[in-house]
Amino acid sequence: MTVSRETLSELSGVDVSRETFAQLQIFVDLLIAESERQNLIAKTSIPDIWTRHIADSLQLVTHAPQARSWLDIGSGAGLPGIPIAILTNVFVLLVDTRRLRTTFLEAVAKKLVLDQVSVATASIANVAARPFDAITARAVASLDRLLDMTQPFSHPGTILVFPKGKSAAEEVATAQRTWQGRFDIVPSRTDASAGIVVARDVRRRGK
Ligand SMILES: C[S@@+](CC[C@H](N)C(=O)[O-])C[C@H]1O[C@@H](n2cnc3c(N)ncnc32)[C@H](O)[C@@H]1O
Repeated sequence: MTVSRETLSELSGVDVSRETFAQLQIFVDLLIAESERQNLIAKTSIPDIWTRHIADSLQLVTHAPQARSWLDIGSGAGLPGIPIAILTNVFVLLVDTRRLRTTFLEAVAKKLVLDQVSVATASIANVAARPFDAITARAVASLDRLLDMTQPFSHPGTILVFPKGKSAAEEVATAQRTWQGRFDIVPSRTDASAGIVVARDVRRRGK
């Protein structure tokens, strides 16, 4: 179901301009069309695509509003990386191991003229290290594993923003056995029962 620009702004907590909304609409159309060809998002989530996928992605920007670069690990359908790129206009690197998915992401970036988006077909373990201001990953791995993956891409000010659903508190507790730093769990604006882990200054314990 389509939502208005005003509703999307309210749902996501960000100011969605007319131009951003138009770009997001094109992305939604491409995503729905591509979902006929490959398993990008759960078919059952399509009627709620604006809440479950678009607002869910946009809200992450409120946790790192100053970031000049984002890394999206396991971007899959471009979530949350493509909505973040459309909204912020800053450099976004989308990484996924699956060629079929990255081919779609490249086509989306081209169609929307997102010149500041790069796409890498690789496991994150094989991507050359470079620092990012913000790193995200949705539905990719446990928090503990994500923290390991993000180390080569972190600088002292990097903000990690991971939507974690209902398991957020448990995953933070497990990760804190190995990792130290500041871990906040912020309620998701699109799902009252879900938490977003926002982490800063993360280092392996003992380092
Ligand atoms: C469940 S999908 C989630 C996709 C998207 N983030 C979303 O929320 O719709 C997980 C994606 O992560 C990718 N992936 C898993 N491990 C990865 C790794 N080590 N490096 C890069 N991509 C990975 C998979 O290929 C898959 O596309």
